[in-house]
Amino acid sequence: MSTVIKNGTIVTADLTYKSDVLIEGGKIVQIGENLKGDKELDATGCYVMPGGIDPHTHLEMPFMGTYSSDDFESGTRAGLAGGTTMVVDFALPNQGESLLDALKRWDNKSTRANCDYSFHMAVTWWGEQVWDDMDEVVNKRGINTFKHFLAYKGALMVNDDELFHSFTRCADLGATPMVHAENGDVVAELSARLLADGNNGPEAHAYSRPPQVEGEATNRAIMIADMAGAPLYVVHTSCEDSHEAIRRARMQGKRVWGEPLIQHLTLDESEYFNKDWDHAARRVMSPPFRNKQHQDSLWAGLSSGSLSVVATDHCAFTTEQKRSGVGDFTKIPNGTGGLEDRMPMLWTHGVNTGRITMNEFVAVTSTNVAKIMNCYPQKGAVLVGADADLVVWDPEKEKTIAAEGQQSSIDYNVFEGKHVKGLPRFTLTRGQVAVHDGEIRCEEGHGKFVAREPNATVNRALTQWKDLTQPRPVERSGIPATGV
Ligand SMILES: NC(=O)NCCC(=O)O
Ligand SMILES: [Zn+2]
Ligand SMILES: [Zn+2]
Repeated sequence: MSTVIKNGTIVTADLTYKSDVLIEGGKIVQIGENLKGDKELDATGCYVMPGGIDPHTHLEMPFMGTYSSDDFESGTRAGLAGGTTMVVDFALPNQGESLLDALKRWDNKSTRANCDYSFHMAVTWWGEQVWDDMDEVVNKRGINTFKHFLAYKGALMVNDDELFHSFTRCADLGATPMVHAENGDVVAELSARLLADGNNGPEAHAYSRPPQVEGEATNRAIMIADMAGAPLYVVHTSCEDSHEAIRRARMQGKRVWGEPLIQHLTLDESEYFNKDWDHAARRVMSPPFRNKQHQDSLWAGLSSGSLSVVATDHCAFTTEQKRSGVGDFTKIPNGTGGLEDRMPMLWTHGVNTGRITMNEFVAVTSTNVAKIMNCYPQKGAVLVGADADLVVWDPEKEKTIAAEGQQSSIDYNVFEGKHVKGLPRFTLTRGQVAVHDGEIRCEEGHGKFVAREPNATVNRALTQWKDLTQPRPVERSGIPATGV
């Protein structure tokens, strides 16, 4: 049974052209004029683009004494509703737990996924077992990215010697380290001082994590990665201080990528000053929302290419869960949702305003992610042979975002009331129509794990350069005898 998408304009990261797309067996089999298929999807007036890839989600994540509310079923359903056809989630080992045991838990949760997915592995502690497991994770389990938290002291945080060991191991294995870059020691100190001064509301969460803690940690991670000979992916880049470090590193030829979130691009710190405790607490995430200058810096980074992808860090907690932090902001579960809204919000605030082009939209929501994560062109492409993960995007379709009727399981939406123009007419996951003109037709369990090989081109280039420039003993003749 074949499907043809007719009368649309294909938009990729570098091309825009009119053509039909024929799909069979979950793959794109032909691109051309006047194609025929068993089933037709009319894309008149629409753009046919690679489905979104969200490189940063936390579905059913155990965190701060609870679990994030969206699991792989509701989370991927939300993604598909908004044009996202693949998510990359983080497997998180407990302290002392083997990476492979953590992976088992994530394998079990992900069987309910409605779209394809992959995993990053987190390094939350260091020891010989982690060093050993990393090899199997990379070479047998199809995971080539390792996440490190420089924040969450006493829980997920790792220190600098652990970071250097793990980055070095990543370099040797051809994997890419990732960092949550905030200085966890300083955050812990500032939090304690704020609480002691009676600052216990959600706004104090933002006060405890100023841009400097992010700028410092980003710089530190970049330098450590450089010394280890590894590339670096910086998650949720929220401010100029961190962006500046990334921009500078890239200008120096370092292989560093920055990932702003749709939340940081479109929501600002004034949300925390809302008189309604619930409103402010629902927006508590790390790093916190910033001011307009930081937002402008992130937008400039997307159009200039110093920032590479837009993610969500989807980690959704209900109002009830957020309320566990009443009287102590450090107990408010950190995280916000965004999977359903990333693509429409970025299109509306990016493409419709002229801040980014349609092709840049495709690059930052899909193609760049697939390239960095090394699953391109299976994903992130409209090419013959690629998976038919596609979104037929209607630039005239509009809605006002509301929690009522959303796919996410939580009881609010941080983008509530925002008007968006640009939404999926159809979303296809490996050729199967999951969204049909606003109607959700997902199939639980349809999603498959996407294995990602190590040694992407960037890793290979870095290894070659490191070999060429490594410290070598100087060959000498006539070395003076000692003790004379
Ligand atoms: N970002 C956030 O506040 N929660 C999810 C965990 C993380 O990415 O730090
Ligand atoms: Zn994080
Ligand atoms: Zn995260």
